[in-house]
Amino acid sequence: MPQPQCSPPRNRLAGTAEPCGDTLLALGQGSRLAPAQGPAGRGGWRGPSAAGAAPAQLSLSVTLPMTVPLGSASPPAPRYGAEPGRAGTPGCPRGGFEWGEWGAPSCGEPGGDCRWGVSPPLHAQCSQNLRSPRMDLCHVPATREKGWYLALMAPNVKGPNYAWLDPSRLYCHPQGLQDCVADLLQPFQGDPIDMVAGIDAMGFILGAAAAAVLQKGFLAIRKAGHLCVQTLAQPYTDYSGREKVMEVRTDAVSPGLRILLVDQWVETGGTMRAAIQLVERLGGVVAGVAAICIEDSEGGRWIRERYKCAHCVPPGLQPRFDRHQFGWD
Ligand SMILES: O=P(O)(O)OC[C@H]1O[C@H](OP(=O)(O)OP(=O)(O)O)[C@H](O)[C@@H]1O
Ligand SMILES: Nc1ncnc2[nH]cnc12
Repeated sequence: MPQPQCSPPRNRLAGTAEPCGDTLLALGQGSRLAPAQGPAGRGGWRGPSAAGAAPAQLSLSVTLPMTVPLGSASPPAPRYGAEPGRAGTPGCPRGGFEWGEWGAPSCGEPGGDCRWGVSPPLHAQCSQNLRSPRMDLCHVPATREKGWYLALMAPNVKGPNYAWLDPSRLYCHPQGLQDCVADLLQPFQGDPIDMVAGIDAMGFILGAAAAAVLQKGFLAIRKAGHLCVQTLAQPYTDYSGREKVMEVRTDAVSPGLRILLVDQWVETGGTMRAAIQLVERLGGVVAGVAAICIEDSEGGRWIRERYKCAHCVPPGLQPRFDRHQFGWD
């Protein structure tokens, strides 16, 4: 039987500095771009300025993969539980990580000849690659160090009413998604976890995937107004500066139940903190907090200091994410 082909192998804009806009398909009444001035609390956006000023109308959008890679890469053995640690990339002069595809920090340590701690020629290559922070959705690097798939994420091209980055493109990559979930679970190997909870909306993807790996149930922590059953509500403020409310059903968490909380990203920490409060108000125990990135914000530190945490960001790259830099300078 013929294998599905993975072609064309590259995003047509790969190698350019041009933001190509991941959300290419919009269904509904059209999506006008957001006002250039976001509400208080924003300010992380570093993309091109948004055109248009009308509020967005209701619409659906998808991240449009450039190719359909299913079956195109032979999947290596799952890493969860299989690797005691991560070796540095062979040949890396400092024995650390080399992320050639993206130009992320080569050795994962500060200092050196450039801010990435790599040699000038490598730095030039890094800078070039950072301008096109996309890997195609078929490519699987030979060495899959922690966070290699972060290069698949896509920067905001729509303006300050959106998060500064959209990690969800990495979920389109079969190996990227699998390795991301494995990295999120790695610190919790051997820990007692009774249930995984994911935060609305993108936290559902990673949370449900993690629950499937752990063979545990999945609890949806939802933005208010959707659950038609008895709920507990928790107000919070997130990176947008807006006041919001999170809800959880009251019939799933029994006292002492150990819950791993999963979300896509922690920026100010407001969202995750609300989820923590919900779990604890129900008598549950937060067994851990997992997100692709936990930014070094006041709220992020609050979480890190109190709960066991997992994330996918190598140390050398964390400061860049804290500054909301993703291939723009
Ligand atoms: O740390 P904070 O400042 O609270 O921000 C983090 C939250 O913001 C994002 O979700 P968002 O509400 O944008 O929506 P989505 O998950 O539906 O994309 C992200 O996935 C977290 O849930
Ligand atoms: N999806 C996301 N990516 C990056 N930063 C965020 N802050 C809040 N949500 C985010």
